[in-house]
Amino acid sequence: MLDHLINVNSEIGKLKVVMVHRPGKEIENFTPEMMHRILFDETPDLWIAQKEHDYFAKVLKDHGTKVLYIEQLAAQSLTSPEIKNRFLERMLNESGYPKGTVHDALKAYLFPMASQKMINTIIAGVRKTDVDLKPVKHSFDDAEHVGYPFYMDPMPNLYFTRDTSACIGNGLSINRMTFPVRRRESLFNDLIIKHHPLFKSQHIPLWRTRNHYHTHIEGGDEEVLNNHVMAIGISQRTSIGAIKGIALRLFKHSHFDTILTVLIPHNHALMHLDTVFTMINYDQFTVYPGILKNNAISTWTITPDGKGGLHYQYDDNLKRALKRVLHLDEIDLIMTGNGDPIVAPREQWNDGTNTLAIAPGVVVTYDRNYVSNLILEKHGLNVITIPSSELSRGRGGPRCMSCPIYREDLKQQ
Ligand SMILES: NC(=O)NCCC[C@H](N)C(=O)O
Repeated sequence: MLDHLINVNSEIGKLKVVMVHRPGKEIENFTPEMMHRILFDETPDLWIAQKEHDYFAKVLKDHGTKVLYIEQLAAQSLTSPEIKNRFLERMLNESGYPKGTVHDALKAYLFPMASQKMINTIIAGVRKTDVDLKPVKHSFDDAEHVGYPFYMDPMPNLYFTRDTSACIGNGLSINRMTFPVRRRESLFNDLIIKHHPLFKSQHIPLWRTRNHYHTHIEGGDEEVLNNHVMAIGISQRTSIGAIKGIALRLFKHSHFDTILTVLIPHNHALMHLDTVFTMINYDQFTVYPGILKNNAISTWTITPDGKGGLHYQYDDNLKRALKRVLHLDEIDLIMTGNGDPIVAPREQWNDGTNTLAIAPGVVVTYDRNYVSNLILEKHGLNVITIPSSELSRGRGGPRCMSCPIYREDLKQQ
């Protein structure tokens, strides 16, 4: 049915195929002490989170979107014992066990499992008590980790499928994540793109791979505004070096010729551009007012300099910069929480700015952000709400929980 498997030339074109992850045991397989490191602020109720996520998936399906699950795609990609072996070796290596007795015990535990069980077990995390390995008393090698319950940490952030990769045009950026706790997640994206029967024969251009050790970018900062313009956040998770790298590749090998970069505060609550700014219609955006100081924010528009390098244009007015790059006379910036100094930060904290457009002017949002939702409706948006008491505890909203793979191209670009 589709000319390309991957086709994302906007943030708002009708969403036809999306990749998500249904939260599993990993979101309850941690202690409060681990929370800060694993980028959670609370311990969610798994059963309710799953019900909420199923509702989210149903909303998408009811609106004509094919919903793919990353955990299933990953298992389906293990099409031979060699591929399974290679994948497991990489996973063990990046979990801290390139070789040795723990490596061997984990391999003996995981490899014989059926593919789906192995993937689910890796995502959920492997506790020391799961594995048949007697600890060596007073072992020097283990001294550092005595008392720590896991051999392999859980991956509770995997349901934010937005971040580990980003589909841009007909290609993909596979991301090296900033914090160690999320780094192994993109091994699944790498596996799927190389070995899943649907993807492997497609010659999908990779705008960026995960083999970058000094620069990083995450999908929450990568927004495709139209078929030649992107917005990228300069954030806690996305560095200048990564933006330059992806800009050079896109300008050389794709139809993208403009990147509007936006400098946002580097902190946990505003970790990605899409926690403070999303596109929801041809000329409408959500914005968290806390990022604007006297209405100003630093932006640089990057374009090719005509000599194989990059040209930067600074502007401290977001609206003006958007109008210029999108060739629009007017832009409607809709303030989270209607700009109220108490409501806006509260609703932003629960991802009131993080909307997922499933068609121009049609957005999925969390129901708890009722002030922001009402203001979106007043601005003419069709707002579809989903329950969010537990999903929101991981600090991500509907955009974060979705990796669009195919959007219908817009008639007007
Ligand atoms: N795009 C997004 O903003 N994703 C949300 C990621 C939340 C997750 N707990 C993290 O800190 O990475």
